[in-house]
Amino acid sequence: HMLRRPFRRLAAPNRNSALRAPLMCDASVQEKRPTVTADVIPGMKAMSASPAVVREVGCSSCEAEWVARSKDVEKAEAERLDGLRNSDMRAYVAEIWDYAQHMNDTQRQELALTPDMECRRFVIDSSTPPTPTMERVYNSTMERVPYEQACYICGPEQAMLLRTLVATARPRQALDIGCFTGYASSAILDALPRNGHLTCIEVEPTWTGLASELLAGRNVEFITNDAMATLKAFETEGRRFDFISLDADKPMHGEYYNQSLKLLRPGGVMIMFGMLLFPTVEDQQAMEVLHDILPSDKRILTAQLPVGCGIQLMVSTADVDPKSPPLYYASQRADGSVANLASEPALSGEAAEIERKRYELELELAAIDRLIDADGIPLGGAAASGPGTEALSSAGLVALAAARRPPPEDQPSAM
Ligand SMILES: C[S@@+](CC[C@H](N)C(=O)[O-])C[C@H]1O[C@@H](n2cnc3c(N)ncnc32)[C@H](O)[C@@H]1O
Repeated sequence: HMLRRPFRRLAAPNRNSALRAPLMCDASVQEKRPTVTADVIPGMKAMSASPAVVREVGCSSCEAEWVARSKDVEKAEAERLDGLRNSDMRAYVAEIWDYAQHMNDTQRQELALTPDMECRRFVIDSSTPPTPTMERVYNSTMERVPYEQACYICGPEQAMLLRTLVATARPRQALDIGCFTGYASSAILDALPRNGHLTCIEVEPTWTGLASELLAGRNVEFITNDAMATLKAFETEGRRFDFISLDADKPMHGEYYNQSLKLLRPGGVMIMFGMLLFPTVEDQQAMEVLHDILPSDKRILTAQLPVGCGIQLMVSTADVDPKSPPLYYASQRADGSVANLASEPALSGEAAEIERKRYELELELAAIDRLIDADGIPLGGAAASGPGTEALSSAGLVALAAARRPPPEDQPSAM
């Protein structure tokens, strides 16, 4: 039934590395990118082409409206192919032959992933059921956002996976880039440790408006701004995250990935959505560059999970690969002012070594924090302040170590 899906055909992309877009943010490269938009289903515009709309509570379901419409499209295509087979078998075979010849890697993957509803239901039913919050965010999006945009929500099976990964990583500070109406965010929140905090970035105020309505009262902050500008500001402010979920405008994912890696603690987890299914040609080209680059990027360990639109699971190797040591930057200048890390040169020599140690200490503090949280001891985290938290600062740890050292008179006297 794949043939009934009238999505745009693409020539197989040239995998010559000279054609790869560089990963660093470069405005001139951005301009040269093609701005083709594929009609995945005729009449369905790319998300950015439709105005963001949230309907009133209780309006007739946008999802039901769309399902009826897409069924009409499927039916028309099935009838066209049946008609062609009956009237001109040669043309019918030629069309199928031509289709198979022009399938590229992505379409082959899509063929492999074409949703088998029974299997998908089984996968969802084999996962811990969604909480009422997750259900509310998903259903409200489907009911109140026109389906052309609502369908950009991540699949329930992806949300279950995300929630389980968060429960494994136990992050103190989590970041959701491109949060849309907050469905993936609700999955992260449901697995976050009690003292954990989630920051969400989304460029479209209509979506952050709905997300903050649906997740009111939870430990989450919504930032309505462009992702790149926000990630750069975080770097300058010295903000760090233990878990990052990336699901925004795919042509920028390479740049977001690079920038997010600077914010990820050593050993931190990053996941990227949209690795295998692409609504536009632009998205496909950008993600295929990442297919080539991520497996050999020494800054991460990674594996791809063919769940939903495809998830890349990455763990920062910043503290485990001596052959490609991470670069360290001063977060403060000698005069005490806050350094602009984006334009600062990397540290070298003793200064880099001190910064590396500080970074490692931060990692250990985050681990201690998670352990304390898992044991249910009501102490704040490395990111928190107030009574009881001083032992979790690096100065506090030094003080603790000093306090535990036996007093001088108990030490054996030097001979
Ligand atoms: C595929 S949707 C994310 C779906 C979301 N993860 C969920 O589970 O519901 C991508 C989102 O990225 C947002 N986006 C696009 N360009 C952006 C940018 N430059 N900065 C921040 N967000 C952006 C879009 O508005 C959209 O809401």
